[in-house]
Amino acid sequence: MIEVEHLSKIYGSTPAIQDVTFKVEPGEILGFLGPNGAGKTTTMRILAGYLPASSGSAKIAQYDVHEDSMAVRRRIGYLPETPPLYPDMTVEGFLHFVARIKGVARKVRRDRVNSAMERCNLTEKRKVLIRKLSKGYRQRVGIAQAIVHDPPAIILDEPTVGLDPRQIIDVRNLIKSLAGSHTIILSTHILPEVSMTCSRVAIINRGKIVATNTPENLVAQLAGGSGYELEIDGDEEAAQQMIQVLPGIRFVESIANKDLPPNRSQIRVVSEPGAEPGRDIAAVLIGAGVALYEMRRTRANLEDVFLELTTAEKILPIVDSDASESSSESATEAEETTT
Ligand SMILES: Nc1ncnc2c1ncn2[C@@H]1O[C@H](COP(=O)(O)OP(=O)(O)OP(=O)(O)O)[C@@H](O)[C@H]1O
Repeated sequence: MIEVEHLSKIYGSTPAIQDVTFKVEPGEILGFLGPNGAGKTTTMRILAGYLPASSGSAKIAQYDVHEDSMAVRRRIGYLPETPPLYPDMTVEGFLHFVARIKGVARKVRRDRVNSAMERCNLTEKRKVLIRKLSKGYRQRVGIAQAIVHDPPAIILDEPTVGLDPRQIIDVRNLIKSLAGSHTIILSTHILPEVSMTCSRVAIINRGKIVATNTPENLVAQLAGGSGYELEIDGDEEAAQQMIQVLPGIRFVESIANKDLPPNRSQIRVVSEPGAEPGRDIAAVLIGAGVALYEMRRTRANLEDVFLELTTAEKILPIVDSDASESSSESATEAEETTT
């Protein structure tokens, strides 16, 4: 439904995104996750047809966002970071206006507006002026304007920024309810947003896609923090050496903890993905007469993966078949549209 290939954008001499490649399958919610300045808004604006790419291509429902921009605009709903609302219109009046400019036929317009208001829980606010709405309700109006023409694809740029915790839950539930019947790409810098809302995640860092997969697979593939934490009484260096040579061990390190009693030490053991060296670790230590006071399993989570990928300089080889593998030098300068 959404296909992005080798997309790059250079502002003057600053590359904002480089060789970005990913796909979003029909009915899926893809989380486009990255720290501030990673290139999320730039990518969303190119997909929505508001900004030309310097090179590469993006297609929505097989229409090229640059060459067939009118066909694309009929097929997407776009919620920018700041929704374009008219404060002096009522909710209903505004949605009618948007439906008209998006080409919804007159005879179905009322139904489409009613349905968008229902989906976004706005029916009771239909006669309220937009300027009198809370931020959470305004965000719902922003989403309603993105879906009023029933587009197959929806692009949401940081849809929960600035909302209170209750409003965040409501907006996330609304987004989840749109999946299946719509294909959604949601940009965010908030990790829980991805775990709670999205079926797949593309992580972008410094303009490059560094991983694409389901949140679970990303954790399983990278699993940077999976392993064990041990507390022992005995020769720590010897213990580390014994553990290091066991099969399935990635690395062993000391954990600094000044609150431990004398002679005690803590050790972190990070295992290879899929390895289960726990039994061997316990056996080798106890066999050598080391007192094992504690042995705790640790598991990586999406936060570990995100931190590892967005603080590492290199792209880790964990992208799935949808994602980019290398960067391109092919970007050329292009000016921003004024739409
Ligand atoms: N109009 C512009 N002119 C020059 N540089 C820009 C422009 N817009 C964005 N950039 C730069 O491009 C890079 C990517 O910006 P972008 O807004 O796409 O990131 P983002 O991931 O959406 O960040 P945030 O989460 O902070 O909104 C940043 O380095 C930014 O400073």
